[in-house]
Amino acid sequence: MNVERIGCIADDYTGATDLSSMLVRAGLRVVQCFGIPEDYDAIQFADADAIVVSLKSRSIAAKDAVEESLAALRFLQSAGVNRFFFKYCSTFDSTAAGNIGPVADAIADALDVDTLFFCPSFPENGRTVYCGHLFVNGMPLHESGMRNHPLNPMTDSNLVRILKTQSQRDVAWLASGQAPSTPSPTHYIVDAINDNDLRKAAELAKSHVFLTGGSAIARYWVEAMGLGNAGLQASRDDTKAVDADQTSTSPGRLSVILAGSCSDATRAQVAEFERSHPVLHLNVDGSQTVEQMTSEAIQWCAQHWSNNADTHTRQPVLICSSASPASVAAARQQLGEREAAEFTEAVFAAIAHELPQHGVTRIVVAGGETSGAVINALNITAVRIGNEIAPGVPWVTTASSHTSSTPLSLALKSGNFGGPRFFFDALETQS
Ligand SMILES: Nc1ncnc2c1ncn2[C@@H]1O[C@H](COP(=O)(O)OP(=O)(O)OP(=O)(O)O)[C@@H](O)[C@H]1O
Ligand SMILES: O=C(O)[C@@H](O)C(=O)CO
Repeated sequence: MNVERIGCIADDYTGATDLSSMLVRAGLRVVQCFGIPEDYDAIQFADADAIVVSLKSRSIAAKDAVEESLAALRFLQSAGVNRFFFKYCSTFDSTAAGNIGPVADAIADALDVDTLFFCPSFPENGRTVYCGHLFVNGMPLHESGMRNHPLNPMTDSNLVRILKTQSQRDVAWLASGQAPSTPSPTHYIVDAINDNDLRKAAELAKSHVFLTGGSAIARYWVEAMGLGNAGLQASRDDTKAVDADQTSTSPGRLSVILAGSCSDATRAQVAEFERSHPVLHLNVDGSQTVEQMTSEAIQWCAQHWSNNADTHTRQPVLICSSASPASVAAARQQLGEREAAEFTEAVFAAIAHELPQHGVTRIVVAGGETSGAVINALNITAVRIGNEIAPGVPWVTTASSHTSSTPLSLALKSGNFGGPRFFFDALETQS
């Protein structure tokens, strides 16, 4: 097959930047869009080897997730894509009704694909799959912090069992390096406990038109097709231009961190940052409206910056709603499950909307849903991928926005990614 372009559909925004950074690592030029691009001409797709469409479809109704994903597929087909990747979380985040199974079924049907691999494993970030069971840093998924997730708690580690409840197709387990043998159409949960297993899975899938998984397999799939560094660099002499395209420099810009993730990793990162920097904790307890909470947060930022007229040397601050499982449970009980999340996302959206007017040009966001709310509030429609801060978390810079022509840099961090000093690492990395 003549491979011209890889097209990816990601079910959340941080997952999409994670995927984009892995494709950049493989040597591809990547354009990442938020939502399905309406104005094709405004976004510089022409030189892209891969287009990543970021959806916010992980926790919505399965029917809507399928509809949006199929619309993204049609867009990618119209953009000349002939290999497709569906990116979901390396912890297989799902609601009771999906959405991994229904979306994968629908795309496989549309592309007339029988054999489909599911490969969430991301060993570099501690997520491995063995005998069809998912482990997070060696701990079964259902015993990890994911059991307390505010939107999609993961209470089963057996991915074959989970996918069977979501999909219309047969689901089987594939040991590392084993070729599929069951009659099609079948979905295979593919074991991978290290990067070598991922390479073997990618080799088996290199002729597949459609693959699903976390970001790590995507990189090896691209390489197995001969499109990675080895293939592309051999056939191009413009790789230096690719690198220059993908990064821009930006020391000393005013930065704000917004953390809506309640994951163990993010809470530890907030605690570490709070040892030396100002942190505002938002209380999701129904005592304030979105407008009141937003206005107080912006005033709090302004107070911290009021003594310093030079935006370049103003201190970065952090605003978070990150809370313990008990506090999150109390908020959900008090406001309603969806309502608590929607309220918190609305506050982060409103705060983010205000920040550029205060000279902020770098925003670090922790949490996929939170990132979705922030990107949408800023009307950002496409980004270019910059330097990687931690595995799966790059800086990205606006390539297209409905409202602003001033480039804004963002780091969209998946809840559980990054070490305890991630926020410092982000601030110290050129965006
Ligand atoms: N204190 C809180 N009480 C209730 N809900 C909260 C609270 N803080 C955040 N939330 C909500 O919890 C959800 C957290 O999801 P989000 O995707 O942002 O983080 P995450 O799941 O840890 O990250 P990722 O999806 O990247 O793994 C959001 O909808 C957010 O609004
Ligand atoms: O795969 C992952 O873990 C992340 O990219 C993600 O999707 C978290 O939301």
